[in-house]
Amino acid sequence: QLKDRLYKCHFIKQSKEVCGYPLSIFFIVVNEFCERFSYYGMRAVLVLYFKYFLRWDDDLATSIYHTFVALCYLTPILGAIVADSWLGKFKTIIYLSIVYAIGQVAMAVSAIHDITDTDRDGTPNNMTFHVVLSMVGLFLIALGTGGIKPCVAAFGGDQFGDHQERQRRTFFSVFYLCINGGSLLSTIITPILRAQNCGIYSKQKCYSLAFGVPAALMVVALVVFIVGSGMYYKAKPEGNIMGDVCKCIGFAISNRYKHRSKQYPSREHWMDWAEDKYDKLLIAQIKMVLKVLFLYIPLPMFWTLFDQKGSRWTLQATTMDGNFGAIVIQPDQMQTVNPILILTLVPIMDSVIYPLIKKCGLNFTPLKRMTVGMFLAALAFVCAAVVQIEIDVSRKHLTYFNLTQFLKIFPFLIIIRATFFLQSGQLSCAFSRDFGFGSSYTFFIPSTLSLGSNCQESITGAEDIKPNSVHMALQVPQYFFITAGEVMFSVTGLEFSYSQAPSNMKAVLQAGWLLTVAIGNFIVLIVAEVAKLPKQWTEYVLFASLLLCVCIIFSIMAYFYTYIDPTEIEAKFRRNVGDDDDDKNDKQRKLEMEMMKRDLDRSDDEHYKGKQTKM
Ligand SMILES: CC(C)C[C@H](NC(=O)CN)C(=O)O
Repeated sequence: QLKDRLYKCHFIKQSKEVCGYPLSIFFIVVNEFCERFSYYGMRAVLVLYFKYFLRWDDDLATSIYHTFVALCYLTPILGAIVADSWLGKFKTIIYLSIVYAIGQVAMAVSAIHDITDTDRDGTPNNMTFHVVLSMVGLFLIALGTGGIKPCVAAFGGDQFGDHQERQRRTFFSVFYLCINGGSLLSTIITPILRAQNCGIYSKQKCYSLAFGVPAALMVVALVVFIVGSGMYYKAKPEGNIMGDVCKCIGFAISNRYKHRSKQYPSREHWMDWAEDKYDKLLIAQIKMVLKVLFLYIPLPMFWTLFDQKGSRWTLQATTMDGNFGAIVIQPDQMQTVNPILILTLVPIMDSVIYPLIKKCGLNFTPLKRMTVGMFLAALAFVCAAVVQIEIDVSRKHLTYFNLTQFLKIFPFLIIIRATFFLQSGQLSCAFSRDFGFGSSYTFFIPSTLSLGSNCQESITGAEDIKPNSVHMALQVPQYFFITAGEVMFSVTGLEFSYSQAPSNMKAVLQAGWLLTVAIGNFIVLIVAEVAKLPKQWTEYVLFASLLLCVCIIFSIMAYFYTYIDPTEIEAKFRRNVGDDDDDKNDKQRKLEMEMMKRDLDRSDDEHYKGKQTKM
């Protein structure tokens, strides 16, 4: 460890810097931007791909969507284990990025309807092919995106020396902004691509392009990361820390069980039963981690609500009017409101709101912020329920109108003007109609119609589905509350997990934090399946109430939590161990340090000489 630290100091001293930041982190930040573009771009159109391309119903689409998201946040544990105990972060990122890119390509191919459209009617004839290929694609993406998730941020952090703490903090903020910058751009672009018509034999909505561009961005992310290769500090794998933790906990439990009889004196903490075999420092570190993990128990409920932006809320938007005057917003584009608000709210919170609260003399601790974040998310779902009620009322009466009569009643809903051509041999006639957003019509063409004459008046239409009359702008309050909740909950939670974790278990706690996202997505599936509520708004109210209950439980748990300084605790343990065999170890350590410094100086000279000969 000492040798590694010396090597790192030496490496960082030698590496190129721009404005006090190692040049290598620019490649990492750009890589994250492209990777998040790829992930969120694909995710933005996913639920609509299930519904309109694979022809699944809303419930199945929602279930598979959340299973996928859950899988994306389960795999970080796998990535952390592989990186820490076997390949190291650099190689893990490279290999899993390749898997990820293959998955994105599979998704793009699965969305080409022409592949199986043998009768060329615009719909695939072998749906099984498309379903299987897209499921394989999603599995590879989940493995890739989740696997690299705990590695990329930590790998970025590794590039800074101990003296660059301020720069490291700025790096993490920029990193979070890059996540949301990538997500913002892709959530605008991929729905536009999806709305295009494309195809070889027949034109259909272009899901293949909407998945193809994220696939290309993932390849760009990989290339950018590889280009920076020579500049990175690559820490060696530290051994399977997760394995050590599990073994130590297992031993403590079995040892406690073996000594369950009253004749053995009890110990202060059940983990102390591991002292017979394991290092006191490791036990202290595990205790710190367990304390935080216990606090994590109620957290998945936040993600249960948060991640429904991409499923239920997008489906809700499909029943709303997206006409914003100058532009028409696609339902899946409404998700961009989240990253837009993140990019504005994070700086506002950090530089105005939090300092103001501090000035008022209030101690707005991380756990208090997280509690408020949960409350805001519950409020967002109350807003979603109110909007849903509005939509339900507006869509209650499915009536059949004469088109002209309908247009007289709802002239303000007209947004799309389409022209149809009827042709028979050389004769043709055209008629135009205006349509409301989300509406559906049947036209009656009289058998007596003579082509060549004006058919505008002769053709009548019946409205099958009324145009969406509730405006998508009404979703903005729910997006505002959920994003404000995210800033308070997620940004604070990330920081909290890092600050309360022992030095060698930062990655473990990051994986634990991401696990709460995975569990949250599984809860959506369970609640939606078990509750099976007939009205969507009641489901929103149910989720809001559940989060409110969890929020109360969390605030009680948080009240009893005492903040710790892991570095101080670790130093205390190291000092205690040091006191026992001080002299012998001190001499040994000094000797080792001297030898290593000499080694490094020598290798440095050789490296320098090598450069001179090459020149
Ligand atoms: C904390 C999320 C699970 C992770 C983060 N998402 C956002 O910032 C969305 N606004 C991400 O890494 O994607």
